[in-house]
Amino acid sequence: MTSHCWGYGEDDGPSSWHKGYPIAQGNRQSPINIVPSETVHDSSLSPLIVSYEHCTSIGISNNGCSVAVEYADTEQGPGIYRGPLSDAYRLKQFHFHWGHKDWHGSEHTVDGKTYTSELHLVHWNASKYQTFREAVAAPDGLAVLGVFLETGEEHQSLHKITDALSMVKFKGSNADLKDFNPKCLLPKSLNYWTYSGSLTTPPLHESVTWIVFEEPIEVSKKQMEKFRMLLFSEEEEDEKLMENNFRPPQPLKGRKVCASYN
Ligand SMILES: CCCCCCc1ccc(S(N)(=O)=O)cc1
Ligand SMILES: [Zn+2]
Repeated sequence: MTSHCWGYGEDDGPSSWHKGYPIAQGNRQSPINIVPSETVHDSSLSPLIVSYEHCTSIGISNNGCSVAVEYADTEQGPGIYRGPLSDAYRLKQFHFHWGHKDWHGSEHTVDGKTYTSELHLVHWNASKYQTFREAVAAPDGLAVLGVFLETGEEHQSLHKITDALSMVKFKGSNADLKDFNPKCLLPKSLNYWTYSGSLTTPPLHESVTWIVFEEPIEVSKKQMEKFRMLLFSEEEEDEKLMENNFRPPQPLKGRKVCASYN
């Protein structure tokens, strides 16, 4: 997610991305507004299996559009399978999108409701492709888990991430973050909605099987405030607060959204 000439501001934001990335107006763009009453319950959808035991997190970095925790691409790497997936997908990184106030910041919405933030756990199809870069442009290349964050009680495990944010304040900065198992960031219930979509930032490749959990996790206002002290800008540049780094919902274009539960 290196930001070349796109961003979230007035003139380089989501409404202008189509100029550099025409696929922005494609037929399977993300995020979308999820309307539960219009989802199809697909009884063939098995529960998603999440196995993050062997988690070698490499570090945490500010890439100028979000803050991401990267994972090593090792063979026995952590991953997900079953659910809507026909192959095993390996965890590459996770990152967040958030607003400048608690009432908005998520990318997907549910019946028009926005959440304070949205966590994306990005996986690539290691059964079919050799590398993440090869998978990122393939129609079945990626699977991203979406977790809504809403403000409430402090999250007991998120502090390992928020405590590290002060070390990655500037674009291009990174810090160590060892053995972080992101399973602790998933909600209790793994009920999910799933649909075919895209990356929500340029290059907007239509390569993502989205799996969005219905149940949000709770984080405190103080924990959210730590995300809002991050910067889009580099150390020597004028300070630009990293906030509102979310793309609004895109046209469904006739796609079906399946629910894993009744
Ligand atoms: C050619 C390299 C492309 C790297 C694309 C990295 C990326 C991963 C996930 C998401 S998101 N927000 O849909 O989860 C956006 C971008
Ligand atoms: Zn994302």
